Amino acid sequence: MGLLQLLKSQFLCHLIICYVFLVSGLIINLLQLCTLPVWLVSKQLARRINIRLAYCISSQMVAILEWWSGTECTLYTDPKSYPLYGKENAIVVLNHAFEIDFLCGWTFCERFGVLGSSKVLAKKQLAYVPIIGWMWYFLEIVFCKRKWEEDRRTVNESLEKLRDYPENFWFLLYCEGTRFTPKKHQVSMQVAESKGLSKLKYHLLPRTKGFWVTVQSLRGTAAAVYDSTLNFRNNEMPTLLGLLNGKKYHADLYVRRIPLELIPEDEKECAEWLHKLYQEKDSFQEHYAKTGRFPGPIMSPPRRPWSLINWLFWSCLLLYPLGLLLTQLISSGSVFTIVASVAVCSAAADLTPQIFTGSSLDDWPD
Ligand SMILES: CC/C=C\C/C=C\C/C=C\C/C=C\C/C=C\C/C=C\CCC(=O)SCCNC(=O)CCNC(=O)[C@H](O)C(C)(C)COP(=O)(O)OP(=O)(O)OC[C@H]1O[C@@H](n2cnc3c(N)ncnc32)[C@H](O)[C@@H]1OP(=O)(O)O
Ligand SMILES: CCCCCCCC/C=C\CCCCCCCC(=O)OC[C@@H](O)COP(=O)(O)O
Repeated sequence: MGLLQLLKSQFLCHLIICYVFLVSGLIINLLQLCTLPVWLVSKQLARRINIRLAYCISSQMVAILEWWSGTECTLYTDPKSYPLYGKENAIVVLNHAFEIDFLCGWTFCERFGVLGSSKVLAKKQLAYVPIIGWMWYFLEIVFCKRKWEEDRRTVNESLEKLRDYPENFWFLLYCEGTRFTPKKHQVSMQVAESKGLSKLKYHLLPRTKGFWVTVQSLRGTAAAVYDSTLNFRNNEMPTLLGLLNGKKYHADLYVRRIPLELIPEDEKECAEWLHKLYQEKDSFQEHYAKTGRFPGPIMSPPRRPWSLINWLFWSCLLLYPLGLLLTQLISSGSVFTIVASVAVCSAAADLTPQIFTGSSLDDWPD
């Protein structure tokens, strides 16, 4: 193990990274709160400010993936569609099997210049997660309770509000509704069987209602659906903790641009269309399992310096006062203060793995 790799695996480094993320995140949440009066004067200006503030938070996580871990992201796509990415609103349909799939999504958003404005249909519980959840409130993220009777109206209303959004955005939809596990897959395939639907090997049965309401609500606003299929080289199952330890992964993303006009308006036909799409996605994963690559040419966008610059800016800003505090702490000579500080750090040490495994996020009660 090289010296740099050894440094990246040190707990002290992780603590410093978390400190910068948490403190900058809370400062940005506070700044977002201060934009509330601006909404009353100019909604579009408030939205543009919030897009930039959100970028300051999400790009820190992207920087961990791109610059700290050096993870590579390869895009397989049609060269004719490539120039449109980032230049239009789109609905992104992505498989949900990896702990860091959202972060790979964010990384592509960053490379195509839509990170600050990107959106997702997220479970309601995530709205209460400090920093990310609070940031999402100001980004007009769409939340669902996974109770169709309620979601039907609220999801539609939230999406309608995005019609006059001032910047291009990608709206991410995990149609599987939950992250893939062998157990969930088994149950899902029983449902498929009972409904007379073809079985899937690499995906859960897609939930069709959210997709239908999204497509209908964003007609005239979004130009296309980006059917996106993600996998990692060497059968790796990457984790946030792995990234933090500086482990380098290699993500492959296959994207097909499907104009929105090609998607049926009728609910039943739209559901059938989505089931067929997932059959195709399954065949792409089969191709990947056999050949180690997706079909089609590679058109990888390079990483940009902005996520690193933003991260260095917040680190410099926040590590200076921390350094001053530590100097004062040590020079105070108070045993009680030093012991209390060590106790706080130990508590943080216990919590960090839980945050990074993401298990605490998935296990929130419904
Ligand atoms: C160029 C580069 C391109 C791309 C780059 C990639 C991406 C970048 C883009 C953007 C990034 C932006 C942000 C990312 C950041 C973070 C994201 C993080 C987290 C979010 C993750 C989540 O929160 S996922 C969970 C929430 N989302 C969803 O659930 C969406 C899918 N769900 C739906 O659509 C649902 O329909 C619903 C939520 C709208 C309503 O749910 P409900 O359960 O009430 O209704 P359903 O119709 O779905 O369910 C009832 C029917 O389902 C049948 N059933 C029962 N059991 C199962 C089962 N196990 N599997 C399948 N189906 C089942 C049941 O029989 C009912 O059937 P009926 O026939 O009676 O309808
Ligand atoms: C600069 C780096 C510092 C990093 C510190 C960041 C710690 C991480 C904090 C917040 C990340 C929040 C990202 C939210 C995305 C979580 C994905 C998720 O939770 O998907 C839920 C989905 O599966 C469905 O779940 P279940 O069906 O309920 O199971």
